[in-house]
Amino acid sequence: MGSVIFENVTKMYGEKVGIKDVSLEIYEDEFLVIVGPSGAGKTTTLKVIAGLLDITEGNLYIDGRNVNKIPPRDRNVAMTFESYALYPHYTVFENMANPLRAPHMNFTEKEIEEKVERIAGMLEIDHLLERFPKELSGGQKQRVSLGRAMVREPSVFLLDEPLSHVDAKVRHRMRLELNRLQKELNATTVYVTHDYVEGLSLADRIVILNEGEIIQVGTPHEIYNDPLNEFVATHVGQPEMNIFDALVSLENGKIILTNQESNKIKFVLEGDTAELVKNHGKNKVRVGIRPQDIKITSQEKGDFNGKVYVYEPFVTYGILTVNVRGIQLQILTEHDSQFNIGDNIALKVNPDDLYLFDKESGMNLEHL
Ligand SMILES: Nc1ncnc2c1ncn2[C@@H]1O[C@H](COP(=O)(O)OP(=O)(O)OP(=O)(O)O)[C@@H](O)[C@H]1O
Repeated sequence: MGSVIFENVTKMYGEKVGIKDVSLEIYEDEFLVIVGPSGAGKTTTLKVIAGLLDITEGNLYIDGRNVNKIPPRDRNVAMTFESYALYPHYTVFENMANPLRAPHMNFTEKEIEEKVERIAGMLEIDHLLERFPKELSGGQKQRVSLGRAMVREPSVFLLDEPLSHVDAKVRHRMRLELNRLQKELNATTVYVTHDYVEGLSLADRIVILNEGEIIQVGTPHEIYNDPLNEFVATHVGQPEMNIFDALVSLENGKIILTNQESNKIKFVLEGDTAELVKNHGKNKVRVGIRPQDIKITSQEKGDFNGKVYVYEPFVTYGILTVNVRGIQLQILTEHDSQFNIGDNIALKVNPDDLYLFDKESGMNLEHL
């Protein structure tokens, strides 16, 4: 249970677009993650499914039934909010038990107790059941809010930034739990986050949303390896993909890309990549390189040189920023690397690892 279909759904707030002409099928039992910048329409999408907002145009189906006019309580959908929405005068136990006490639920007191305790145990809030919301930290409140949605065992589970107030350690743990729980409860889950890493680790599929419109839908693998355009490419990946302008030319019958500002960065293209640029037929493209695809090498083997601008060592990896004349590139390094500001280093990139975008539209050349 729990398929959701958006058919050309638009939600306007007066003149302002919430979401625009969204068509999307969310499959039964799927873990779908919606990623996008602030104001993209993520919360609006969830509220539309929950029935908390009427849609302006289009149709919405849950389990094959048109729910345009069905009130929230009859949709078997549960939603948690970033702002928790807990009852301040109820204990944690009562907050979690509350949805199970709705008249149509018919649970005995013992069943309610068992359900609340089981979920509270999973979320590690079982020691807080007698406390009131004001006696909880932000992260604890968030877990209570999550628990309250879980106890109902809805067929669609809507989570709006559910881990935003939880510290890094608990966050990882809860991510694992959520993943396992979702499989256990067999509930379709729609999960909203700013944090694409969270998205990649949880999602069966990811939806990239911007300005109310769906930009791309795909598995984490598809979104990462085959981004539709520059927007998706730069929003998925940590550190962000390096992107710069390049000129296309022919040299001894080979297609060459050179960076505009400095002709230092130069790639000789072969095979499919060369074919792609040739068919595109323009003399300028945007070149994208993932930070892990730039290799530091010896002077003899390097394609071009860069000057160390700054090096950020993290415990398990490092991020090196280098200047290559006019442009700055970020490079992912081993955790035990050492660099000094101003060092001159040789860099190498396999041209097959390049992402190529149309300069005007930002579209990935593979999708033109
Ligand atoms: N009640 C409202 N009245 C008017 N405009 C609204 C209302 N709620 C949302 N909007 C607008 O609709 C658009 C989408 O908002 P939404 O809250 O869905 O975005 P979001 O992706 O969830 O953002 P965030 O990550 O900041 O929560 C934004 O431009 C927002 O300003």
